[in-house]
Amino acid sequence: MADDLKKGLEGVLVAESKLSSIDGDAGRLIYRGYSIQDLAEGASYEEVLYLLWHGHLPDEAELEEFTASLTEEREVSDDVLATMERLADAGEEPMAALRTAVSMFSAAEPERDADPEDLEATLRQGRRITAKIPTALAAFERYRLGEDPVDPDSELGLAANFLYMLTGEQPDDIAAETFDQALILHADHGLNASTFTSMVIGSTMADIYSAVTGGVAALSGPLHGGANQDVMEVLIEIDESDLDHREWVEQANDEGRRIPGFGHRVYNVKDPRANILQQRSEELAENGESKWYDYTTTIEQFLSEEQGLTEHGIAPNVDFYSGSVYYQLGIPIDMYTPIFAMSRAGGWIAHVLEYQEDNRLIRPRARYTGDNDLEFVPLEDR
Ligand SMILES: CC(=O)SCCNC(=O)CCNC(=O)[C@H](O)C(C)(C)COP(=O)(O)OP(=O)(O)OC[C@H]1O[C@@H](n2cnc3c(N)ncnc32)[C@H](O)[C@@H]1OP(=O)(O)O
Ligand SMILES: O=C([O-])CC(=O)C(=O)O
Repeated sequence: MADDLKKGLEGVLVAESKLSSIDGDAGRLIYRGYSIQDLAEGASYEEVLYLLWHGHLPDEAELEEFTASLTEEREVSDDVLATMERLADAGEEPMAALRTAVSMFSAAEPERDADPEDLEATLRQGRRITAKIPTALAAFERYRLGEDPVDPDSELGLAANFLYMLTGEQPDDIAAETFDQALILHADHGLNASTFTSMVIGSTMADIYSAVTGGVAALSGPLHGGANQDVMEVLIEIDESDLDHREWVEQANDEGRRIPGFGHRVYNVKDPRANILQQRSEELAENGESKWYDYTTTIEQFLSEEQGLTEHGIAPNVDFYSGSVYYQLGIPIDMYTPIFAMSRAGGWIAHVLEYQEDNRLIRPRARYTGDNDLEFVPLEDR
């Protein structure tokens, strides 16, 4: 057995997958053969979910049936709502509330006793989780505001319905389309840390609720999904500082501070999703406040051209422009990472199912660097 140490599993192939492919040098991302640009422009999040879960783009009848099956699973139990209210009152973080909610959903799962090897049942469970996440998240936000949750609107698609449940108002077309596009862009990305976490859990043949709960936990960290919130917090810090935004970044860079939203384990160039989100941010800026778009583009230009970060393969990732897009849509900053989870749940479920089709327990090794042959001393003699 090879004893090469691959810290962080960097570059290690551990599975075959037909779900998504990333060309980190060309800045290209595809889901099941379709470019992310084409999907973002032409599809809805529901179509992308169908593509990931069923292997092909749905025709009209398939999409109608699939959308209806998601829509009818949106409601969450009174127990979940009561827990969201308690957590909101206790000042819990939305990402932690979501982690709790997903874990709780299983209590109301009608197929709770399904055989773990019945992958059709697992997919139906995954569909229920995906349909319920927006409802639990929006309810948490409403409770935080001291308001009652808003019931899901079955006339609205997943993206528009989430914005509606969050604010109690029907979103305009631009907001609904932008949000739908953001969900598409975040749905899958190879074996990123949260997807791999879900796969490790799934490889033990644990249920999909456990796998998605683990995915939420892994996504929350600032090196992964948590960076989208950090980006917006940095933009606000810049706005409130006495320094001009270029000076602020220069100082942060000199201090060796990492700029959230920059750098990626797989991309050596700008993330293609960042280009699409940048465009959306520009469009939103044209109709509203432009300073956030100005800050992000100037920071990107400065870090790329003057500080040469791009030459070292450190370019904007998906989180760099999503933060300002969500901010421009009026979404609270600490909901950005849960929103990422709301979308990525589709990818986690797809990868767990794909892996379980030909399952092998994931169990790597560590090189032992501890002591050997120590003499045991009984407690009373230590
Ligand atoms: C959805 C997502 O998960 S996308 C990623 C979201 N995370 C962030 O945006 C957080 C900021 N970025 C980072 O911390 C990193 O780029 C990561 C964690 C995403 C990728 O990390 P790794 O592949 O492990 O790269 P690593 O941390 O080894 O960085 C390589 C070099 O680039 C530098 N670097 C990486 N990211 C940044 C950054 N954001 N700002 C400044 N320098 C950076 C590192 O200091 C390191 O330099 P060195 O070789 O001189 O020490
Ligand atoms: O792929 C990764 O390492 C991080 C990730 O989830 C993404 O960029 O969407």
